[in-house]
Amino acid sequence: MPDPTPYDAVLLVCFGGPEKPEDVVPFLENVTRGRGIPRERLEEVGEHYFRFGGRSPINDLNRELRRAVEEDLRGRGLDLPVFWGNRNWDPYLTDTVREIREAGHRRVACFLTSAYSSYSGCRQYRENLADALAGSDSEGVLQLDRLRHYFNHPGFVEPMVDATLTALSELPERQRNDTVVLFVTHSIPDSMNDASGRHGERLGGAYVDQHRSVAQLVADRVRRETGSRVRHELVFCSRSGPPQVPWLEPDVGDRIGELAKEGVPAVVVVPIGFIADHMEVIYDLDTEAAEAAKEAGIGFVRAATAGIDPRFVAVVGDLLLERAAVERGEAPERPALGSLGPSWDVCPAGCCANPRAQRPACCGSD
Ligand SMILES: CC1=C(CCC(=O)O)c2cc3nc(cc4[nH]c(cc5[nH]c(cc1n2)c(C)c5CCC(=O)O)c(CCC(=O)O)c4C)C(CCC(=O)O)=C3C
Ligand SMILES: [Fe+2]
Repeated sequence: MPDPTPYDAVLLVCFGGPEKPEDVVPFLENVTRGRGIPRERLEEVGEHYFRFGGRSPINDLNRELRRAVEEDLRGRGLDLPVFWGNRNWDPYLTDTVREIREAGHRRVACFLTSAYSSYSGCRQYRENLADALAGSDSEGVLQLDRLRHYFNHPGFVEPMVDATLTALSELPERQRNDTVVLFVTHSIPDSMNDASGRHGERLGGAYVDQHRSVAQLVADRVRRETGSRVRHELVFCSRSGPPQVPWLEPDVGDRIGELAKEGVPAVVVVPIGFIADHMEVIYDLDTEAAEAAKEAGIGFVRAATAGIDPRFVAVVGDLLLERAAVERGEAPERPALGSLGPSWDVCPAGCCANPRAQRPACCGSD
């Protein structure tokens, strides 16, 4: 029987989303408080949610993930409860952390539903955890440990390899060799990338480096398994913020237009930046980018996200057991594909620094 000691609970740490039309504006206010996002952008993003009845898919996806992780743990003889809390919508992390403390748990393994290093996907969640401890009177009683980044964990990469192969197989055979695989992630400000994570001895740039590594891994495997010579690129979606601030480019829709002009017959769009079919995926890719492809007269297939693929679900339990062993002073195997190696358990000082203000954060050495 695997040993989860010292952990007695798991917490899924998520972004959250609206569930009905009345939620949309207050949700957007939560997300963008103090962020300097232009009014027009907010109205535009509000429309994306209203188009889907005011309901984001994200909370239902996280409910499914929670159920699947619990089942996976049970299957291994681990009877730890799996809790779920959000940054921006009900159930809020502060309420969940209070519930965890009141249930008598003391040491919690936290799984962030963001696979990469950035302020949005890492340190901001660590700040949310510090706020939740303080806001629920749990400081000094409960210890929250963040499980390491899993962008290069085989359980995250393998489902993306299969999804890319499946997407390619949906295109007419004569187009496959000349198809371009566009790996897509959320755009962030250049300054946020410059401050993200750690790469070797150097702080910063990890967001793009990690995505490039995943894109290369998946593309190499796809070329090997199909014997085709498909090209691949990393592109971005969901740019926000004022136009004068530089964000990561190129935009997926712009790139699709350019590739069509070059005579590329089709693109496969692989959302490596998202673990499930979030609003960015169903709106920015399935709606907007698909439309761009149609207008440009180029084939378009969007590959599936990891979702509740059993290999991805198992990553939570695998990382929990790995970290538990580390905390007991053992040296477990730490699976990681590609050249970046397994990510750190505890974020180094300055990792994913907040460009605006320094705030208390859990799970780091600062
Ligand atoms: C890196 C990254 C991830 C991936 C990592 C992670 O998962 O955390 C992510 C995820 C998500 N982003 C989401 C939604 C939004 N993000 C926004 C705004 C922003 N995102 C940013 C970055 C990221 N975002 C940034 C730098 C901003 C600018 C404001 C700021 O500096 O914070 C806005 C405001 C409007 C707009 O400007 O678009 C919304 C509504 C949803 C929910 C989707 C659903 O409902 O299914 C999810 C999972
Ligand atoms: Fe970090």
